Amino acid sequence: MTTTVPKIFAFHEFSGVAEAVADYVVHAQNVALTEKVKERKQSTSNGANGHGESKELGRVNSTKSVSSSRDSTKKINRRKERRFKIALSGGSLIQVLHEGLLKRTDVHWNKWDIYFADERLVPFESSESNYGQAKRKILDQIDTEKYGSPNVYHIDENLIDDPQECADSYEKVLIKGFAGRDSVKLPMFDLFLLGCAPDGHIASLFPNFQENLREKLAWVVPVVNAPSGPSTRISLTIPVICHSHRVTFVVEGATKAPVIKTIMERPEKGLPSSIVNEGAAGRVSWFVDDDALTDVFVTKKKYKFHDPVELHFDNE
Ligand SMILES: O=C(O)[C@H](O)[C@@H](O)[C@H](O)[C@H](O)COP(=O)(O)O
Repeated sequence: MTTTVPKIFAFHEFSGVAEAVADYVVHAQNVALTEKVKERKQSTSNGANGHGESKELGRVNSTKSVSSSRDSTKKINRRKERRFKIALSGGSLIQVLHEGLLKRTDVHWNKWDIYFADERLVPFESSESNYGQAKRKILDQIDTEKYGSPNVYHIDENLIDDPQECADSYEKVLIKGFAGRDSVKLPMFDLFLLGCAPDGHIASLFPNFQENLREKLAWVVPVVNAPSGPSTRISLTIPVICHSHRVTFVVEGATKAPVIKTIMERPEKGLPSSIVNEGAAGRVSWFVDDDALTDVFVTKKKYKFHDPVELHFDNE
């Protein structure tokens, strides 16, 4: 068992969760998009390690210091465009993002590569489709004239009758997006957003689906006979999730309190959510409302909103 305790941000109200999650997502975006600038600054100043929470960010990219850092930003951007790579789960998370993100003016949507943590194998027009829901509730509502459009990587809808084919095809999409399997053993998302169901499943990794939970090589697995919702699905695997720079759980409502208690107090039960909570230790945060923490004995933290940051890019 790990001794690293995850950060658990607790909120009285659901709306508090949505706003804080949006702020955290934007912060992760800003860190990802300025990483090269940071590295350069750090290499000249003999600074600290690369990714993660960074005080450097505010210093390098605050409105005040933009002009001084712009030259180095330009050189770096010409070399390789940075993208913010995020994985989204389905379920209530989509509504949380809808409420929190769409009203923000500092989301650089045109720099986002959006993937899905899992997908239910139903037509996109179905209310059960994770991509379909994300499209209707978020993607279609972005003011693209102002902010541009993200790249969105979803499953091939033509393959929903063949879970294995669909998983293989989505894995190829990931391989392409993350520079090829030979050069990267695992894709590395800047941010992996997860919900958690009352049974402890995350993405479409269900308790007792041992083969999927033990998968070490595949990035994407087929799921058949899922115990809830659409029975055929595909899911990104535990090693992929745990390899992310940040793994964030967003959970709300009293129906989730028992599972949160199990995850936090009985990790040995080996729920998929516990495996990730342990496996990504040090990079995990939870955004949870008070209802979902009823009778759960954990140290709660107050979420501190980040100062606004203004990013400038060559091509804007
Ligand atoms: O496609 C899926 O089934 C989701 O990705 C799934 O893992 C979801 O995140 C949880 O079931 C929690 O969903 P709720 O937040 O709606 O309870």
